[in-house]
Amino acid sequence: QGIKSYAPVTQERLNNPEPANWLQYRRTYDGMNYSPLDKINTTNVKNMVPVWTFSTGVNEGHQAPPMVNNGVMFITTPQAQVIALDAKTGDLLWRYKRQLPEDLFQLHPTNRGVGMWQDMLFLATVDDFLVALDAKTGKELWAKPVGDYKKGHYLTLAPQVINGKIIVGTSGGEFGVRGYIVGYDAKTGNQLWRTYTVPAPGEPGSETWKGDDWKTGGGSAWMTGNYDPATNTAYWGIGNAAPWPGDAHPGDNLYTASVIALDPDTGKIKHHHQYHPNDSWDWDEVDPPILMDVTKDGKTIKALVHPGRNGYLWTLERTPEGISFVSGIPYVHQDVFASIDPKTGRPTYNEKTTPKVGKDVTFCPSLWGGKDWLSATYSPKTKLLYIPANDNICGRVVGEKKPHIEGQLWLGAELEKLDLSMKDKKVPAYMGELQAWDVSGGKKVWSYKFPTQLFASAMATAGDLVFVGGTSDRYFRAFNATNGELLWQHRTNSGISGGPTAFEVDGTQYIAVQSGWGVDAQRIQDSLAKLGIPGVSPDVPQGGVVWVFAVK
Ligand SMILES: O=C(O)c1cc(C(=O)O)c2c(n1)C(=O)C(=O)c1cc(C(=O)O)[nH]c1-2
Ligand SMILES: [Ca+2]
Repeated sequence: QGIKSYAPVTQERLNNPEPANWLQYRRTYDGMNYSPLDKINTTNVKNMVPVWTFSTGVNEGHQAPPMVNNGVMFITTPQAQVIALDAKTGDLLWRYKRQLPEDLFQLHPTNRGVGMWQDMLFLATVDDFLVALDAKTGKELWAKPVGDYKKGHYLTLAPQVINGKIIVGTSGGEFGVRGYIVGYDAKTGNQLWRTYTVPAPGEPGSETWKGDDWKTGGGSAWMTGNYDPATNTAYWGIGNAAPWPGDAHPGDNLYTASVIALDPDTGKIKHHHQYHPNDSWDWDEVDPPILMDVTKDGKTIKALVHPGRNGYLWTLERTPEGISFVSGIPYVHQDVFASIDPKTGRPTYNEKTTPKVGKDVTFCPSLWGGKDWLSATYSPKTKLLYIPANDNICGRVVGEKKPHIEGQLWLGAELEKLDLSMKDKKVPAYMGELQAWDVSGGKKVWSYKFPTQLFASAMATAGDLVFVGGTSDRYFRAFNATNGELLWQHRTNSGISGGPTAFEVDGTQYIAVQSGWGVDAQRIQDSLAKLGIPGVSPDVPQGGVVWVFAVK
């Protein structure tokens, strides 16, 4: 066992990946989650069949995209496992499984993938270690503690790799951590820098916090950032403020619910844009914006495009000098923002839909947002952005004041009273919606609606297809990217919430995805089932399986 010939992952290959490969979480640094492969296309996708499957032996949410480097596939699973497979045959090459501490409580038992550099792989673990593996053998090279799981710090993201630096961000917004992003040296595992996402007194932005709130303010950073090599700038999304009700942490609370521009060499925050100040809804804006071109007043601008958890589709302009607001438009029903400042994009709020300590508040979209951490995808060919959205689902938060105890859940909300409800209190025409947007025109071009939730990353390909799972009926689907027609579907073992990938080996194109339902997809399912909506069952079978498809 082991891999005899392995193609080292260089910076050149990360900047310009071969079409056949999928070397990063969203394939390219711009975050488009797009594959230039087109052998599988709108004409022949109807003949797509499974060619192999692989059972991971683990339950819970399998959210990692199957990543492929010259015929070698790497997947990660919950419980800090990495599996290397022959991408063509499904043969097991090696398996790494970390021994997790017995007292580890996992609020989000998942992992979103590896980072690749030279002949090494990097895994960020739920017990809060960054682990380096030999890509050829799966042997552990080093393991470094990032924070302390006993204090509510944990890692679920795929590490970001830039010029031999491995960058990870902490989870823990629901434990009242003070969020941070950390850069490591790939070879030695030495920490190079650590940047807190909540400023300490005296640091820029500290004026947006009162008293000691900054110490427990949240701002976790639990999704891989994107990167602009032209300016050597990493763009990371920042999570919710803690605890949830905004009156428990007065002020704008930088840099929660923001995008920050980071220098990956030093960790210095160059710029930021806050989508919504004083977050009160658990609207982590951790999914980083897609770096793409947008037309504005007849001119092409370098944009940052982000379908927010707050239900608005944000377009920002990125320049070496900063980030500026271009537009913000709701893509799902949103009853929280009363107005948006046309110059700055700063929203004002409706009091009635803003959670507060001691208040029982219902707001739309729910705390899981118009879109949670799932990746949208942009096709430079159709020039459309595809958003896996949820509409018509609202949520309830009953705010409560509790002392912060390190390492303990600290929502600022009564756990038993967290609920979902339907807009207008009736069974809606749809909940999940795959939306296609002309971002420059600010128009929704087509959408495909599902009777219940949609909770999965989407991938567009040059075959003019959009692939997405995400429904509790366990289907994996392909849509015509131009008009939204459903062209193909296949039932899998469990529900899919991870991202699909496309790759090629020996001239054959494949589509891969992990099926394995769990984490918040299951929590939403349980809440929806309680509402007694016909056809909605909490019973979605679990168990992870890698599926690989090709055209017959
Ligand atoms: O604030 C945080 O640190 C944090 C971390 C995570 C995570 O690491 O998965 C999630 C969330 N928040 C969260 O709010 C959320 O809705 C969520 C869903 C999921 C999931 O895996 O489906 N993770 C997380
Ligand atoms: Ca959160």
